[in-house]
Amino acid sequence: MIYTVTPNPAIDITIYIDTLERGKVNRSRYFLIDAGGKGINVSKVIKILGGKSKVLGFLGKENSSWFTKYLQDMKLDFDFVLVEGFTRTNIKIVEEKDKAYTDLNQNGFEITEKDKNVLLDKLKTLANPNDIFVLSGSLPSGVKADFYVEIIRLLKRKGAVVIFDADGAALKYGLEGNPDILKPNINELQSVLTLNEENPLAIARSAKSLFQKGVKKVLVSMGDKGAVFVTEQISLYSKGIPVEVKSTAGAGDSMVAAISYGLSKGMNDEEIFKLAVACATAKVATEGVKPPTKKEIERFLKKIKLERLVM
Ligand SMILES: Nc1ncnc2c1ncn2[C@@H]1O[C@H](COP(=O)(O)OP(=O)(O)OP(=O)(O)O)[C@@H](O)[C@H]1O
Ligand SMILES: O=P(O)(O)OC[C@@]1(O)O[C@H](CO)[C@@H](O)[C@@H]1O
Repeated sequence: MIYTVTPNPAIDITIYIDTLERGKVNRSRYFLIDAGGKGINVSKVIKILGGKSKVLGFLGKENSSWFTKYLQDMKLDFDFVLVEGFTRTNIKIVEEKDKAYTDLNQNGFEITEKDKNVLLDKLKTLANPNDIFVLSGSLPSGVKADFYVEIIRLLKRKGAVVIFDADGAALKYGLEGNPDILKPNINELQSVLTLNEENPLAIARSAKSLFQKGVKKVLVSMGDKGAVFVTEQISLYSKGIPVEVKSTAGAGDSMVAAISYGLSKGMNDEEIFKLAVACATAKVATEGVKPPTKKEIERFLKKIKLERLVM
């Protein structure tokens, strides 16, 4: 079973505008609204791929009904810990003329010690050997930066496979829990490692140094420059696929969806990586924080050529 854990979900409002002018009244051309947060986006794409997952995490009581209806309409299975307050609203600004993509993300609700323990108990009850757990996104207020370490250790004791995608202090601390698979973007990788060059071979070498921490696979995404995937067996690079960008939000999450779905289906590293790049490219070509269609993913899958990196 695949579980996605989103401690800090978000209502994502994507605003389409020609050019944003600071300090002025700006009027959008149109906007889209989606239930988001990294793990939730992962579950959306797993569903499109034909897989099954369960959405876990915290959710604010005050605006939970809109959020859960969105997930029900998508036929996603969920089991949130409801907490006091509102789930945050994150603003994604797409400047169509300037091709600039800006995120304004809020902190989110405040978690109590009790909320935290309810989630930990739930994870303890659900986790079984070989289950796949995706831990993704920022941490809300009220939990310490090492919360992910606690979760990763608990899940690994249960024999589950942990895929981890976070940034800042949550990423630095989380690494201490020895997650199995990481999906940093290039900036996140640079925040935990010394990496002066940005060519695929240097990135692969640097990512491989994380194997000393017990990590077994690392997928480093580099926006339109593509991605590098290193595992104990192989190092691969894919160029970015030219695409008309509608929204970059959730591109990395689509890669995590492909990794977890691919693992659950016993795909090999090359198949997983190709699917990851196809899902991410198809997401970028999709508006708002909506999952791409299966047809789009299959269309891009045909265009991907992997390069083996000789270490
Ligand atoms: N402008 C783009 N053109 C083509 N492909 C893109 C573009 N932006 C992203 N991608 C694809 O999406 C993948 C993930 O993008 P990125 O590196 O921005 O992830 P991220 O920072 O984790 O994203 P997010 O946190 O918004 O989910 C890239 O490796 C690439 O395959
Ligand atoms: O603030 P975080 O938790 O780091 O990121 C949250 C977020 O930007 O991630 C998703 C895109 O990856 C969006 O659905 C959501 O708004």
